[in-house]
Amino acid sequence: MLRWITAGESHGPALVSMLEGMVAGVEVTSDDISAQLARRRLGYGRGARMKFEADKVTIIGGVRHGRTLGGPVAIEVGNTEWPKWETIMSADPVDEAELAGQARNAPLTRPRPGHADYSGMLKYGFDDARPVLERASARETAARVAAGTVARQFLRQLFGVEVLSHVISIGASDPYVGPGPLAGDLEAIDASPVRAFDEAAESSMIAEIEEAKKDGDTLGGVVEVIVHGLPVGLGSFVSGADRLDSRLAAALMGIQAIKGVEVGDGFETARRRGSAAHDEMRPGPDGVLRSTNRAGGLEGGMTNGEALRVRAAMKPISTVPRALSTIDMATGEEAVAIHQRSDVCAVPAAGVVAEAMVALVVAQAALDKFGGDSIAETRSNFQRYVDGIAARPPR
Ligand SMILES: Cc1cc2nc3c(=O)[nH]c(=O)nc-3n(C[C@H](O)[C@H](O)[C@H](O)COP(=O)(O)O)c2cc1C
Ligand SMILES: C=C(O[C@@H]1CC(C(=O)O)=C[C@@H](OP(=O)(O)O)[C@H]1O)C(=O)O
Repeated sequence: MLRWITAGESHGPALVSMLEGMVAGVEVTSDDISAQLARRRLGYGRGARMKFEADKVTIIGGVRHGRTLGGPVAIEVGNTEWPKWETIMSADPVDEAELAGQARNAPLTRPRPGHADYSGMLKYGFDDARPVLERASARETAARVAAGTVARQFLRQLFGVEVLSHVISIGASDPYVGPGPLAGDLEAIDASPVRAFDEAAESSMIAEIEEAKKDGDTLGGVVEVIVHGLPVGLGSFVSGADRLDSRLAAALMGIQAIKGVEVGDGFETARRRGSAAHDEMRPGPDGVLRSTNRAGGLEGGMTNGEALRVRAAMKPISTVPRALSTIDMATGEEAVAIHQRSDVCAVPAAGVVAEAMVALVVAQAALDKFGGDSIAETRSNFQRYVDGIAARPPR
């Protein structure tokens, strides 16, 4: 089974991701990974760190001459901030006197409501939020995007599909309504400072960010991930853990700050009658035709041949410049929460991270279904399945 794991801290020397179970022969290069990482850094409303830090990619194992070898793929994403943190984040013991001289190392004892600080300090027995926030930080999503690039290359080369996303809304902006983007629209979406598909939605989002920034506040929002062209039958109804919708929900909820996931029309579907909630079918020249896709391409935990469409809701950034009330964990007194620097809004970046998670989960489901040790073998298994389906009605 395709599995992934990441390691590393926000201000450590590097993040590392490991992807195990990927077939041999998938074309992927450091430049492909860097290009995806660059997309994750885009977005109006991100903090200062995005401007001066670069993502330095090194493929450590599992790839040779631009193709996967079938073994675990290990990717390092260097933190170029590291020189400033070398002592504070040193893995090996450091001289206490040297540490005491570092202003940055002052213990963080005022947990930010909404971040991992408070529960993490109690759970892991720290007097300082530093060791918690270092790993809780969404810097880690760079490693996910790196692993996700291999999955997305695999899906491109197996099915010819593109995993794309766009931002539906930021804060209380007017949400995008209309037909979802196609694969060819991804470049235009990336060119939008908020990764919006529509100019009206874009200006409403930018206005929201401007207002929040002025007020010393932060924002969340909603992103949508779409994959056109997937075959019928990825995932399964046979058990909860095999359902593709449950795997997608878990993967998306696993992204920092994601608090809700919708499949297709999601919560809106719950308000409709059955006659207006489902996607009726009729025979067409190339198989089944449907005029709606309210289900988001998933029925019974399986892809149904329509576009896969999932949404994720991100809560506002919890490092709020305008002071939030908290408790000083060193004294038990009332205090204001830690704030040094932060993103005002990271929803556009969260969309790119959501694409990576969807790519990983869909690649996992594709490998569960079609197996193989090389992409050529997976492709021929897939082709046999497609031929079998094509022989069935409606024809
Ligand atoms: C791409 C991205 C960037 C983020 N940037 C920040 C940030 O600059 N400051 C912050 O406090 N939280 C940021 N977050 C959110 C925190 O990582 C998140 O709120 C924290 O882990 C607690 O969220 P949880 O309750 O979902 O775990 C970001 C999240 C994402 C996905
Ligand atoms: C570094 C990234 O995101 C970081 C995510 C993050 C958080 O708390 O999640 C807090 C900020 O880090 P810092 O507190 O060091 O400024 C963001 O910049 C990144 O996405 O590459």
